Amino acid sequence: MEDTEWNCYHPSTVIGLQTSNNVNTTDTIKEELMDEDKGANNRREMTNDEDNGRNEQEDNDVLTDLLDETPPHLSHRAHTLQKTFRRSPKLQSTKSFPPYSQPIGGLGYERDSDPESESDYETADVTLNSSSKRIAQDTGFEQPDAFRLDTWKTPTRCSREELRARLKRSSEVGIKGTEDVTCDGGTNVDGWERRERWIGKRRPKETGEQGGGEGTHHRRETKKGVCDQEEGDTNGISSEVEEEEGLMRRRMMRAERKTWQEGIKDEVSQPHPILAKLLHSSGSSSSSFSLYSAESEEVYSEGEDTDSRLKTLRKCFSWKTLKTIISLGRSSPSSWVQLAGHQGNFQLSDGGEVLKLYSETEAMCLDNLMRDPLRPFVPQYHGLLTQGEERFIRMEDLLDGLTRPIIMDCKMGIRTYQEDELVKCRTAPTLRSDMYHKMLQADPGALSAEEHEQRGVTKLRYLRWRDTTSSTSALGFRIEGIMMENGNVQRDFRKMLSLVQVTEVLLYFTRSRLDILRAYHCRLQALGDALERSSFFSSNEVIGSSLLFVHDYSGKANVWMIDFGKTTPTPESIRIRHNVQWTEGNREDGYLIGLASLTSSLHQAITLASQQQ
Ligand SMILES: O=P(O)(O)O[C@H]1[C@H](O)[C@@H](OP(=O)(O)O)[C@H](OP(=O)(O)O)[C@@H](OP(=O)(O)O)[C@H]1O
Ligand SMILES: Nc1ncnc2c1ncn2[C@@H]1O[C@H](COP(=O)(O)OP(=O)(O)O)[C@@H](O)[C@H]1O
Repeated sequence: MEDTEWNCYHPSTVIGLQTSNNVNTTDTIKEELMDEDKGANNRREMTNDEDNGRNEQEDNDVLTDLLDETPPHLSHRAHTLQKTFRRSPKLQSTKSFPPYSQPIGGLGYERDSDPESESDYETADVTLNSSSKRIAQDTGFEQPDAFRLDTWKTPTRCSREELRARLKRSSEVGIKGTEDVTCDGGTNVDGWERRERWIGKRRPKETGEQGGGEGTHHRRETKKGVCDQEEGDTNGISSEVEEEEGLMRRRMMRAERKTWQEGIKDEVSQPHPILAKLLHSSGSSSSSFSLYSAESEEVYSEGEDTDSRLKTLRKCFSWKTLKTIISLGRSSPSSWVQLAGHQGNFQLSDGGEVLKLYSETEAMCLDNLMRDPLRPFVPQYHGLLTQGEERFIRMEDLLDGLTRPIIMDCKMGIRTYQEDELVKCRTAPTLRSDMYHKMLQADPGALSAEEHEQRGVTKLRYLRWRDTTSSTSALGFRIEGIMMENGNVQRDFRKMLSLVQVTEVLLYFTRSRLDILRAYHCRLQALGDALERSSFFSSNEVIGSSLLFVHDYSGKANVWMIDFGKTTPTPESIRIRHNVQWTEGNREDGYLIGLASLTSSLHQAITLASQQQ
């Protein structure tokens, strides 16, 4: 029927560099690329007089605002400034996790938006679809411009030739890759073929232009490490032209993402009104530009209240410091976003790979998955990287190729704790005050008198509480977070307990776009097929793993399996079915229960969206 007609997933189709007939070369994009061309070392310097003049003016404005105002809380402008001060997250081996209302991290949002930069965008060929309008009418909310599809702007792009020329120049000054690569032997598997990254219909403009020899899609640029050399061969991405195109595409996307960030920086962080109604939550749970962002913790000390943070800000930032920080912020090369998970676990390599703090369990899983039918559904694993004393898993950036990505993280399964946790709890229970405080903040009534007295709960108690008070136990998955195209992050989905509520969230997340919904639905069905064939799946207990839904305005969409930190092999004697209830010892995770719920919710969303159109 509708879904089967939607022929959206062609693993054999090769998608290439997407260029547009009406591409406009803008000064902004040129500047970005020129900046990149200056090389990593030069990035930290302002080399151009004109830039200096303009930046000084902007910096002056920011400083004046800061010094003149004495608000009881940080103003919107100060928020913007704070974003300007953001530095790339430092890697920490400790795992800390902010409460639901806080964002995790990302390496982007470096700059203030410039209202005039509007001229650097061309209006996207998307209009607010009628279903979104209908929802807005039904709920009685007027959609703010920031959430309207017809106000989306698409950044203009450099022509292919121009990028090629720039690339040539940049390669003359040298592009830093990951050089100190160590690679475990099992990483390289035969036939790492190019694969389809995006499902769903392309906008005709893009599809039309992919033709001919330009239809090759590349995942990443060539680097110098052993692993890269081998991967280059096995991937079949060996010709110079192909490498060059891959590099160009990556750089173009970075430039686009940066341009996008400029456009969204000044938007006020607030939840979408429809979602806010659904969640019964205030704007405070929307957090992309929150004072308490992961990045802000690097600037302010813990426990400082807003007032004193402002004072500290004034005291600490001399004019010189301010200028330096702004210039550092400007030159950060990437906009990778971490929606959920452990703060400080991720970095982005210069080559655009996602580096995740090493975990033997996860590395082993990814390695095995490269030889499994599930391989097209997980980020490509590129081996390990050792940097000083730290070790990372190198994997494909699943946001690569997306402009203004819209992301949803769904944690799969009917439980998020391993059976070991029960054993630990019985044999050596440890009280966690951080988890007690998270519970206290969310629902003080959920804590017993004893727990209040102890001011601590065991991890098992906390994780169980999370599972039973979210849709995890009932539906087999929960939404961990959503980031919309304006960078707005929503993480408080604890009240999304029923399929109907989840469907509402899906409609919001996709703005009721049928092409996106169908693409997701189709991908989930394909995933279901692959899971059936997967020996990895039948022999592993999959706990705490997520499905990462990613799409953008152009209609690119995909779903990926991520996070295998708590996925462990089961003994031969236990074969997990993944679709039955858990009892201690059977190791069942309920992954397929979650997949069925999600698929069904997407189906509902498609039906509703079709009716509304
Ligand atoms: O999401 P919230 O409610 O904050 O709780 C988190 C998640 O359950 C993490 O699981 P996951 O990794 O599946 O997201 C878990 O990490 P692990 O169980 O992986 O360690 C954290 O435990 P601690 O890392 O012990 O804090 C716990 O604090
Ligand atoms: N390969 C990837 N590409 C893009 N984003 C990723 C990738 N892996 C993880 N992320 C981002 O990081 C977040 C946390 O990832 P996850 O692996 O679940 O971390 P943790 O193990 O700390 O829970 C995800 O929600 C997603 O936003």
